[in-house]
Amino acid sequence: MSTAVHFGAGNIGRGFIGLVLHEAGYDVVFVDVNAELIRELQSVDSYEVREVGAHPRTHVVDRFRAVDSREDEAEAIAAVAAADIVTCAVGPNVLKFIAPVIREGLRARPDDAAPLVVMACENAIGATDTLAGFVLEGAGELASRAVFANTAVDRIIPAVDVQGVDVVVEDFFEWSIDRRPFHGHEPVIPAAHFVDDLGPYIERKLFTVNTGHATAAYHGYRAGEPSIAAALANPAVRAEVEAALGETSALLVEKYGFDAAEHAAYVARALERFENPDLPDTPVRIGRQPLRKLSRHERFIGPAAEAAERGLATDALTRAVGAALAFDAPEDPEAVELQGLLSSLDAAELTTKVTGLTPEHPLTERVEEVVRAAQAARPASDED
Ligand SMILES: NC(=O)C1=CN([C@@H]2O[C@H](COP(=O)(O)OP(=O)(O)OC[C@H]3O[C@@H](n4cnc5c(N)ncnc54)[C@H](O)[C@@H]3O)[C@@H](O)[C@H]2O)C=CC1
Ligand SMILES: O=P(O)(O)OC[C@H]1O[C@](O)(CO)[C@@H](O)[C@@H]1O
Repeated sequence: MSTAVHFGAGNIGRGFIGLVLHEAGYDVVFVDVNAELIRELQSVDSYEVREVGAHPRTHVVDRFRAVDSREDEAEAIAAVAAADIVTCAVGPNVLKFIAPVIREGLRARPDDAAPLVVMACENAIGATDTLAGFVLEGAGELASRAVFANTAVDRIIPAVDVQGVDVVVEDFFEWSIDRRPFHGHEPVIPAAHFVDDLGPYIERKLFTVNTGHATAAYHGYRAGEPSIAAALANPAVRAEVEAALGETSALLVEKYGFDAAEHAAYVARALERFENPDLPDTPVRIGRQPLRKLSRHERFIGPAAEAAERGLATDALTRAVGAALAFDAPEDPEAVELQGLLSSLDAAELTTKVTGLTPEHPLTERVEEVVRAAQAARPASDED
């Protein structure tokens, strides 16, 4: 029996990647550091993935086990050593923490074992390359024991409170995997699609689905909307989302030669997905970790910088950056840190530190303007 080890038994782990690998015939080993979640997974023989939307469907995942890598790192390492595939959905900022377990798992593999397939499933460009860097740090000799392939993952899974470990997911998913590293020997995962060039897929997803979702979240949060659906029903917020996606569409169509009508349909589908009435989602979840989302190669500055370099419009994207700067959700550590930076740095310092834009970049002046506006709009407080 083939085995897949998946790091991150959260929404994507259980509701998307773990399910797809299970249905591809793999026994799945979930590895997580959330002891309560692992205990819950260990206490059941199966869990349900409930697709909601126009085509509701329920899947049962029943061939898995769960390992707490904080409690029992040796078992996690042994699982990697015996696995055919390793995947992860832990968050881009967490890759460096799972790398040592994968490294020691590689080291423990029999010398004649087939190379381990390693695929990160994160909302980030080149996430598997980033993971490979951490795994092979000081262990370059292990490189021949693994095949690292970048992927793009797309399924909206809010943290809906369902009982136990069942997951509610949208009735759409897309898992695109770069086939090139496999040299014709890609793993058999029927529901995934292997592509020769992942670039267009990951940028189309990140700069359409993630940019649109996050624009709705930040403008919606600032407008006081309680859900993403309510935000998109707010005409002013919707206009901002459509304008931002108009700018990323112009970039993607020019950069990759996408058919404009086809891409417009992809954008329209994304907006429908955001509005899914069966999938209550919130600005706070979609806007989580604003410092990550405002960073240089992420869903706002990434496309806006390239659009500015091409002389394309960026006003809506920079207005979305302004809305993101007002995201002060107290339960989000990065939102709290961002508010601290807004009060302690001047516009030029904050722009450089948060967005990674150089002072001479064609986008920088416009971003500094929205930073100054955000700083002026902040409520005066004692410590300021
Ligand atoms: N939720 C969604 O709709 C989508 C999420 N993604 C991406 O998937 C990734 C995960 O997102 P979610 O599943 O929503 O998050 P989540 O918070 O539901 O799951 C992340 C899991 O990783 C675990 N984790 C944290 N540190 C760990 C470590 N050192 N070792 C093992 N596990 C660890 C957490 O305990 C948690 O269970 C993120 O990169 C996200 O951007 C991508 C597409 C859609
Ligand atoms: O998971 P991130 O990168 O924090 O982004 C938030 C959301 O963006 C999406 O991937 C798509 O909009 C969501 O499904 C995801 O939860």
